[in-house]
Amino acid sequence: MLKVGLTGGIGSGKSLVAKLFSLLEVPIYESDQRAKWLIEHHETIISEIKELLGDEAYNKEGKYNKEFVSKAVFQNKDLLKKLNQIVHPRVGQDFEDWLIVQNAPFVIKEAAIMNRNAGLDKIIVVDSPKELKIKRLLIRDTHRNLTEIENILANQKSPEEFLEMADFVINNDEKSLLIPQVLEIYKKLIS
Ligand SMILES: CC(C)(COP(=O)(O)OP(=O)(O)OC[C@H]1O[C@@H](n2cnc3c(N)ncnc32)[C@H](O)[C@@H]1O)[C@@H](O)C(=O)NCCC(=O)NCCS
Ligand SMILES: Nc1ncnc2c1ncn2[C@@H]1O[C@H](COP(=O)(O)OP(=O)(O)OP(=O)(O)O)[C@@H](O)[C@H]1O
Repeated sequence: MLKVGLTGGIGSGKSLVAKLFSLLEVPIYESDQRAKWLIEHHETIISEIKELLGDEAYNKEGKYNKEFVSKAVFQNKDLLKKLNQIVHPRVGQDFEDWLIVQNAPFVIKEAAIMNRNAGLDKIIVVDSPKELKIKRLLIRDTHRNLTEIENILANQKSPEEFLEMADFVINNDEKSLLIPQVLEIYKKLIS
């Protein structure tokens, strides 16, 4: 079974593209969602995050305080790196466990953080102009202001770095249609 990565910066349209692949019955592993689930349920992760960021990282009911953590780590590369070191190995293991029960010609791992050497067979990059990403995020993420969005973008790979690792690029500039691009990649991956 081929393991295919789907990546791109915040607001590039990864989740939308993942939905299109899921309509073709491709199993999708959503790293962000799984990471958040693990962050709220994995005892070791919980204690390591509290040690790194303080008890404020969770509220009294044990829910992850995303706003607090987001503000802390997207302004501090060192903290972000340490948070990644706590979360990513466990997400990697969770992905391997998930893979065991999948049955399809290929699966997709959707994630904003991806490397060429992460054990994936192919990588799809969703590419969008910066102004469009920002416009979409100001509409979707009403809890974030422009500075917060720019901080997140600054802590992710640059568009050039994303494109460098691509086997396939999906252009989501709202001029090129997405469905034909997804179908073309799908046909190549199943053949
Ligand atoms: C930082 C957190 C609290 C922000 O949560 P929030 O709900 O406000 O935003 P959201 O999850 O939608 O993330 C915003 C954008 O940043 C991206 N992002 C998330 N974590 C990271 C990271 N470690 N490095 C770079 N980009 C990231 C997301 O993919 C998205 O594009 C949360 O994303 C988190 O705990 N991240 C650490 C876990 C992680 O690395 N997840 C990514 C996949 S493994
Ligand atoms: N081609 C498009 N036309 C119209 N709206 C779009 C298009 N692409 C994405 N959007 C919208 O832009 C927003 C961001 O897209 P999406 O959530 O898929 O991005 P993402 O890359 O998964 O972001 P994140 O990294 O934050 O999870 C969503 O509200 C989505 O519906």
